[in-house]
Amino acid sequence: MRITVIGCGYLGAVHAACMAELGHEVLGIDVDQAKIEALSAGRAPFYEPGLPELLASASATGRLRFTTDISEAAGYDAHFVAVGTPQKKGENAADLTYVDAAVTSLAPHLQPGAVVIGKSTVPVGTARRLAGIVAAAQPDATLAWNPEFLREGFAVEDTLRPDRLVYGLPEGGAGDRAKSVLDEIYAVALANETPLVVAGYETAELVKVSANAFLATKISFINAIAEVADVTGADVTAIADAIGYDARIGRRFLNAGLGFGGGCLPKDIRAFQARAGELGADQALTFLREVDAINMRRRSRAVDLTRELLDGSLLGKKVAVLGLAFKPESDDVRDSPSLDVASQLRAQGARVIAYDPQAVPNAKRLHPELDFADSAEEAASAADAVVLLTEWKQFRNLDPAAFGAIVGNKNILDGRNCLDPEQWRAAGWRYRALGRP
Ligand SMILES: NC(=O)c1ccc[n+]([C@@H]2O[C@H](COP(=O)([O-])OP(=O)(O)OC[C@H]3O[C@@H](n4cnc5c(N)ncnc54)[C@H](O)[C@@H]3O)[C@@H](O)[C@H]2O)c1
Ligand SMILES: O=c1ccn([C@@H]2O[C@H](COP(=O)(O)OP(=O)(O)O[C@H]3O[C@H](CO)[C@@H](O)[C@H](O)[C@H]3O)[C@@H](O)[C@H]2O)c(=O)[nH]1
Repeated sequence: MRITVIGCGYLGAVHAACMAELGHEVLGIDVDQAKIEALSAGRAPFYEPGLPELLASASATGRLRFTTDISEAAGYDAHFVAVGTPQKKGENAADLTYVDAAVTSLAPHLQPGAVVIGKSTVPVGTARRLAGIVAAAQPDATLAWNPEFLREGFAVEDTLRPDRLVYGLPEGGAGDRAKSVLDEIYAVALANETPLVVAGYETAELVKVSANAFLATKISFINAIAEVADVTGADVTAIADAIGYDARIGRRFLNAGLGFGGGCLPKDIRAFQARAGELGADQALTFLREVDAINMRRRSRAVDLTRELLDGSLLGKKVAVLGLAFKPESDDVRDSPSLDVASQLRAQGARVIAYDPQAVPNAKRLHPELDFADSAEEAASAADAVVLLTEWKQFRNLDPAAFGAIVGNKNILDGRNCLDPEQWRAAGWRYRALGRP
């Protein structure tokens, strides 16, 4: 199949490389010249495990090419739309400018029989509206909605071996034709018995935002329990383990700590609420406001705990921040709880020295006022407190005795409940965590 992928960011670049890996002929298109130059040279424009290897193997086969020129999309059979849908400035709603621009610029180049496949996360109702733009430009083209569930850090694995596929299709023969194109694209996953849900546009759009709303709710649920654990001396990690043994609940996404961030969960739960409101279902999702509020309270709690560790004042204290990315195995700092806490600590008078294995360049662009180190040891040198905010493996594996010899004072905040409190206390550290004594 000849495929274009429009938008080569965290989602699109991985999707394009994986489609080429599956044997398709792929053209990646983006308006960002620097990104296209990097990808054309076989360089991943961001950190994602496995992506550099896929780009190298795709360039060897010649099946993957990149361009900034949308007119090169002419003659391709299927076009994935993977551009950003960020939160609008000062509002909860999603900004659809990029999706609209991508589909509008693609429309004149559609050949008869082409299928436009939406991957971006959009408010329900968007697909039906975009289908109108596609039909007006090329009556024999079809629009399908095929939401994506990849996780950053596992994006290649999730794309090559998805846990389910969802097709949102129009009614009638056009839907049948789009389904056979999608089936051909995903032939390998389907042969491996990946569950497939075929539905209408609105259902497919809602599957995506419902999944993210559920995940966000699960995290905020355990973080709410952590707040109660904090005032009772209970241990939220033991609570999560115990309730997680119940197969109806499950242990995954019950890691209490600094809460969720990134380019997806925060903006998606806000956009979902905004869209429900526009549709007259205002009451349905008011609980998501609480999910968001619980999540944001984790950040101020982390700042307060750091101040407590420093005997009530952050002023002039040297604080080593370990972790800036919104999660490990990613360089993404969009709505990163860790970067937010680092910046709040500085705003409240601490001398912050931050380190992250991958995210320093992105963090520096957003917060040039912070000081950055080249290693955890450099950040922690003579520090009054260490705050661990993103649970990279190298931080989880720190040796409390060796690390204790570097710092000024052995104070540590475990913002992700990822260290062994007993081991750190035994090495002489004052250990604090969110939701754990
Ligand atoms: N990042 C993820 O893990 C993930 C997973 C599933 C779904 N999504 C959804 O996928 C979409 C993209 O997310 P992302 O994280 O990849 O965003 P991103 O910002 O990393 O990438 C978006 C890309 O689209 C490009 N772009 C913007 N307008 C364009 C246009 N008119 N033509 C061509 N390219 C254009 C941008 O230059 C950028 O490179 C969002 O809707 C997001 O919610 C993301
Ligand atoms: O138990 C947990 C699990 C996650 N997190 C945090 O939640 C955020 C999101 O994590 P994760 O969902 O793993 O990362 P994303 O790459 O943002 O992936 C989510 O968002 C994507 C974009 O929509 C979807 O495709 C994925 O299915 C969905 O998991 C991160 O800040 C994590 O630190 C927790 O605090 N506790």
